[in-house]
Amino acid sequence: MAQYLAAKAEHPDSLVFFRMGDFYEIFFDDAVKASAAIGITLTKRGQHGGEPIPMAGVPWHQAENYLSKLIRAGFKVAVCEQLEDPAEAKKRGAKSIVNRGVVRVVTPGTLTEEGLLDARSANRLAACAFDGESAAIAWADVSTGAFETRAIAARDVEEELAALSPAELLVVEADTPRVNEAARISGAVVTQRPAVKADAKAAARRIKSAFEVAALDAFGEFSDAELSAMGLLLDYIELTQAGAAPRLMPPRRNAERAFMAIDAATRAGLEIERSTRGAREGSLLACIDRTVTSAGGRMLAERIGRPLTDRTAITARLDAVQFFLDERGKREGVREELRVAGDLARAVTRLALGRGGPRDLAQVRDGLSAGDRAAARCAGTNGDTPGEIARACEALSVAAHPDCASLAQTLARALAPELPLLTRDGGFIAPGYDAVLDESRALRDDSRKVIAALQASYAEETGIAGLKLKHNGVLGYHIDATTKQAEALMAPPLNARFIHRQTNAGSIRFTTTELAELDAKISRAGEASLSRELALFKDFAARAAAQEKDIRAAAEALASLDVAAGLAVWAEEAQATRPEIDDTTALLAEAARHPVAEEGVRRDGQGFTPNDARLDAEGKSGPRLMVVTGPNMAGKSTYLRQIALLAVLAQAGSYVPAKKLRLGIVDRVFARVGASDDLARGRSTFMTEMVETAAILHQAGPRALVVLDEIGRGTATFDGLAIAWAVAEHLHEANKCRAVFATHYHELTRLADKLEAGANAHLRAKEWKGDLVFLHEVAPGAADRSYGIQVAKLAGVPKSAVERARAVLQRLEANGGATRVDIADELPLFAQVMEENKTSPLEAALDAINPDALSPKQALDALYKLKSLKDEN
Ligand SMILES: Nc1ncnc2c1ncn2[C@@H]1O[C@H](COP(=O)(O)OP(=O)(O)OP(=O)(O)O)[C@@H](O)[C@H]1O
Repeated sequence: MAQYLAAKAEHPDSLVFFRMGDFYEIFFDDAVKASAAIGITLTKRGQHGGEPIPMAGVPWHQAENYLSKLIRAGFKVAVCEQLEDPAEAKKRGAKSIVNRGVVRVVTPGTLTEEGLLDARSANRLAACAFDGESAAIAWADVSTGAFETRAIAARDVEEELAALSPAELLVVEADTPRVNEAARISGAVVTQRPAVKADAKAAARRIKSAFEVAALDAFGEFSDAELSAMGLLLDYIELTQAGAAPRLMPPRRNAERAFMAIDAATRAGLEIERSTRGAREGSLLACIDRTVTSAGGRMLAERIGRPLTDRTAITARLDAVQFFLDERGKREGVREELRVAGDLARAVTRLALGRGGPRDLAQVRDGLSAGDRAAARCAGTNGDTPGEIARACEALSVAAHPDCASLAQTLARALAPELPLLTRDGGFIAPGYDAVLDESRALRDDSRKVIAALQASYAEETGIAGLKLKHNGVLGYHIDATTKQAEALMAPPLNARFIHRQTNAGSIRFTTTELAELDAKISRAGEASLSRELALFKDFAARAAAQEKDIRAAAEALASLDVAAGLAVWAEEAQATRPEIDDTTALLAEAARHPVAEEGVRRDGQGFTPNDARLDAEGKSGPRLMVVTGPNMAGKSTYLRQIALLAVLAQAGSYVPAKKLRLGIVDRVFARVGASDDLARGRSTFMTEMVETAAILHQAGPRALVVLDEIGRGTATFDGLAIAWAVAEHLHEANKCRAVFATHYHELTRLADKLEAGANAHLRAKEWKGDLVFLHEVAPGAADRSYGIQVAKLAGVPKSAVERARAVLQRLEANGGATRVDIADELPLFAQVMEENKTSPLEAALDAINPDALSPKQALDALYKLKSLKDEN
């Protein structure tokens, strides 16, 4: 208990998993919490301070499963291991206790195990530090070694965290209120750290020692906030990994303006990485993802989530996609190799941390060799190979990395075809690789043959034909006799040779001197081969760790080939085209589509109508502000989202679903599409909308792209119209950015006509036989009317209410909407409308008849019924 309490005192915020033999035991409050959270049985054991100690336990070999549940339930777990063999402890005295210590704290942001991670998402640990109005965010993915930092303005922290969606966020106690909201939105667990851990000077020393450099200049010039954030991060990783910290890649420093800014509401509204329902399915990412490796999936998510703003970098990505579109054979070849490549980056991390298993070695072998073959498949192009492909091939070609090559070759010879999950099970080294191992295995196997022969000879000797030799963990090899057979063995003369060991219900076990000796020999040989295998494993893991840098570079190269090839596959399927990126402020799209909505519409067996869009902040090649009107359900929201998604896709380095797109770089995209109550924050829909509108009007510069759907709808009509009017004017006159504004206020169409760079567009619909037909087609000019009532009718609003609405509308229109109070008096009573519109039984019966579906007999019956109803009237 003293040992346990010491471990708990060191890690008061974590549940302590206390290793005792084959179990991890959890005590006191921890046990109560864990049992409530994941349903493990709560028991009691011994006493502490006169009270029974609550306890729960999990078998160690199933620990990963329980860990994953606890982490998901928001806990951190400190794993306290036995640090020596119990036999070692005994040497210090019969009563001495095995040494134990916390070897690791498992937290949401520091996971490395395959079973705890989502293969297709990054698992980021972020740290945030503030320095007045400036801030910095550093993040690492411990599972892959990625490490980045970025200096930003304090007010952009929420946006940056939304882009990163870290699993865990570190912050000093005093700054917690500044990030709580952002953490809630991005779903990160906040971990408070003491302020000393964020000291910039100490942080600089820590970074230098972690990367073994004398000065930080090589990595860039860091602000104090950046140093603090990186310091918090490195310190925490060291703490949680109990000294066995993984080697991260040197910090990659991202310039403030490297990425297109996309705030959390825009991400949600555009459904970039997750659909409104919160799942990956139904998002833009899921729609275009054709990657075949987990690392490729992670890189694509990263690119789509953080589109670039640098034209050269975007062009480089597009060149790579184009390469795989032009070179279809190479693309399919590369993808074939990638399919067997495994997850190199995560495997090498586990190996370097001493948490790897035989299958991680296999992933290194497969990744390196698949990479080499993939690089070979790219070779021999007629034209120039794009830079991104060439660099990837260089990182993958084993000829350029002899140490990796020899590691891969060695592993190819050394590993057995079928691999166990854990090293301790042995049997992962192939026969013929190591002479020493082969020898002890032969000894073990030969002895097993002798045992098989013994069974036959004992059967003959005793005259008991069915006598069996068996093996178990406690007795080793033994003779397993039935009660009847045992009688013979225990009677003279056989009892002189057969020694009784154990009696169970239905079976009695014996041994002989000869058998015991053989058993000991086999078990010695087994131990010898296992320890030889473990030594070989350690050696391989060390070799992999020594090549960590090259292996990580290869992993990244594999992922980038996968992303480029995957995007090419999608571009072909979706008939996407290469966007032209330039330095103008235009967005000129021809026949563009919304990739996700199109999929949905197609599934329903319909066609998706492509639409053009022309915008230009300078008002030269298109309007700066476009006001879009049209009936509900006509496709306004889809059109707005589609325009924003074109920019996201293009700047992420992907082709776009359009016949043509010319895009001047967008530095920020704002989308307010689809209502979102923010009840958790205690704000009403309208308040949320206004807060967000305020942010847009403050932040949108000339390179921004703003799409707003029905701003101002959540309040009184005239207030709403007034706000919408003012916002539209502000965007046009003050922000001067590309903007699309969908509205039901027809008054705004007049504003658009008046503004110097404003224009109207509408979604076409037409009435056909009294019903409304949506054409989903965008045409210039304002919609002639709103058709709200027709849509209500389509939606099945009762006929009486629809008729009433028509009447109210007529009066309103006649009065110019000004004397709304009076019309309440002028209109006939609703009861009267109900009466007028009541359907007679005869009409109802008529409505129910579908002539095409009637047999002659049914038709005749129907006629009689109608006649009788008429007579009743
Ligand atoms: N270009 C298109 N081609 C085919 N179907 C489309 C197109 N655009 C939208 N749709 C379909 O029309 C439906 C309505 O679209 P959307 O939600 O964009 O309408 P809306 O005008 O914004 O409606 P509201 O004003 O009620 O919000 C959706 O189900 C969508 O799939």
